[in-house]
Amino acid sequence: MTAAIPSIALVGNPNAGKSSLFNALTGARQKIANYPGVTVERKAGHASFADGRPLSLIDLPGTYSLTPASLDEAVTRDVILGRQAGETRPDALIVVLDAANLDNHLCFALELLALDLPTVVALNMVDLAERDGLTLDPERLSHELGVPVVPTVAVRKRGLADLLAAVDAAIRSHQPREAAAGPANDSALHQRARAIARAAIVSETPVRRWTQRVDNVVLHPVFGMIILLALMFVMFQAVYAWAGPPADALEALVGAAQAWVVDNVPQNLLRDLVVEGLLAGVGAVVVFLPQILILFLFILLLEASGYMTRAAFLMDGLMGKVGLSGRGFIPLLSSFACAVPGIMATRAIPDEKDRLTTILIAPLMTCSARLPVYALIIAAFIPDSGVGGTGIGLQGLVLFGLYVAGIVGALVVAFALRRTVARGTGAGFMMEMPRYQMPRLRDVALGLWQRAWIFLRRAGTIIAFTTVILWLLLTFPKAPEGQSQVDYSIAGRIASGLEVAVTPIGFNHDIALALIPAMAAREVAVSAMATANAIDADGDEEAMAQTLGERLQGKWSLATALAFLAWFVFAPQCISTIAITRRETNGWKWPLFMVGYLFALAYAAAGITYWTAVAFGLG
Ligand SMILES: Nc1nc2c(ncn2[C@@H]2O[C@H](COP(=O)(O)OP(=O)(O)OP(=O)(O)O)[C@@H](O)[C@H]2O)c(=O)[nH]1
Ligand SMILES: [Mg+2]
Repeated sequence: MTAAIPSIALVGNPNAGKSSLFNALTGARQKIANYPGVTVERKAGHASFADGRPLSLIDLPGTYSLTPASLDEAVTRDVILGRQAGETRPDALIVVLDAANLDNHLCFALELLALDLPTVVALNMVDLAERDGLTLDPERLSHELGVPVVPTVAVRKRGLADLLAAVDAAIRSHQPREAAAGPANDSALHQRARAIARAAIVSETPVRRWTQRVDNVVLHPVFGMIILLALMFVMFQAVYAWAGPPADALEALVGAAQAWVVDNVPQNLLRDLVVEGLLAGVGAVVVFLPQILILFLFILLLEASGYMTRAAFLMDGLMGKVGLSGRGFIPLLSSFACAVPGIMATRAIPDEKDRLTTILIAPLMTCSARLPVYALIIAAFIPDSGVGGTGIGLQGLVLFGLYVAGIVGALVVAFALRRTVARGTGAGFMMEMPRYQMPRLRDVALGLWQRAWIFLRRAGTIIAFTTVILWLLLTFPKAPEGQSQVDYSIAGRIASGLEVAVTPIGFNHDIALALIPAMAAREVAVSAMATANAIDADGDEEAMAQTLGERLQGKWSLATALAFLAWFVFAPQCISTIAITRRETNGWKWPLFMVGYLFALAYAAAGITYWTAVAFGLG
């Protein structure tokens, strides 16, 4: 023994439960600092053996092997080997293994055992293994590894006394071996690990074996990613492939209602308000209900089947690379419905800067309010055809691209923020993988119903309200005979002012008019254009018979349409998001920063898209 107080290091793969064990063993007796010269957390604490003798514990970052791939891992290795400045070589190791992941975790454990320090294995998370139908034999494992194995449940403080007793005994009885006999190479190591893991299994239910096999593919860094992308891809294809008939039916319904009012109510201001503002404007948004429901049907099914947590696990690595923590996944995922609850959910992120970064990028996740805008423009400007005769719908592909653009944008921004205003690094976190199961029809139906209700309530409140205000601003003052009512109106004149600023990125008067009211809610961009078009078409039979998409098609270039889509990927067109950011960050600084950077990105993205498209002759 090198010190009066033995020092013991907790080592193992990421998420094995080292920190949980460390916390359970040391309680409040811990100190967190950085290793000298590096920004890797050094967590040290005190505990005592059963007879009261003290020991000191070090919690190390998770590592996959002794060949370091990152700074965290380099520090872990240096500490274990006694090369880390300011740290003496530990007197013993507690190798923490996730019982449910034995074959993976045993690889590193075998490497550690070859170091020939006094070692005890904590077979952690046995509760989860049992829940999933896996029973292990610690004795057998101990026999195979040649060191004591103690089953533990760190979060329930189970097995801690046995663990410390085993450590004590291991330090006392340790006899250095002649030569460490570790497996010769990587593949031999894996094989040996797998063989030991198999030997240690007492029983495994078929469900667990099956789950394990599926997970081996679904959680694979390459195949898993391909599957995730493929699922997303299919989802967006379906949005277009399936929404057609119901969307057409809804559109016809809105059209019929308009015609009925026009035929049966004498012309007056109120009738115009109803026809142009409510039916044309709000109706133009409501027709996208089928698309929204198809999207959420997929999300609900993926969630209920147990796949979503796997997707989170896959993304966790990527998020860590840009400095986000895995805890940000759920807030960001819910931001696909709406950034407001997403931003509120960031409260679960303990690190302030980490949380701030997650808040600042949440609006880049494509919320469902963008869908009507995307869907309108895509339906009008992207041909409804297969890509190169493959049967892959081009429209769905573009929609997929817009979602991906938001995600990639968010990752890039997070990367930049974590190196500047919100400096810090990411940290993985561990999620318990739920069982795979058949989604229950009732739950999915209920989820869809809730989504539909949220959407329709928005249409009936904020969207209707904003559209009515806009209708007023578009209707007054009355234009003299022969002049365009839209151009002459208050809203039209404000739009003309704004148009100057957005012409360089290819935007026209229609878009300029929609941008300001769309701050209330993104869908208003659609209702605003529909209302303006209805007012514009007033009396013109042919124009009135056209859908909004057809009208836009006749007026906009493809370059403008694409620029408008690019704008909506980034633009913070949502007052609620800005307000919630103010509330959650206690001040105006960060919401203003967010609005500033997002508008700047939106402007740049729209401009680049427009001029690139023009260069390709699409202007
Ligand atoms: N059910 C159960 N959960 C556990 C157990 N031990 C740890 N956990 C959970 O597993 C997750 C990861 O635990 P940590 O202690 O952070 O793992 P770690 O090994 O320190 O991870 P890194 O520091 O990232 O390498 C946490 O959410 C814990 O609550 C256990 O025995 N049973
Ligand atoms: Mg830890």
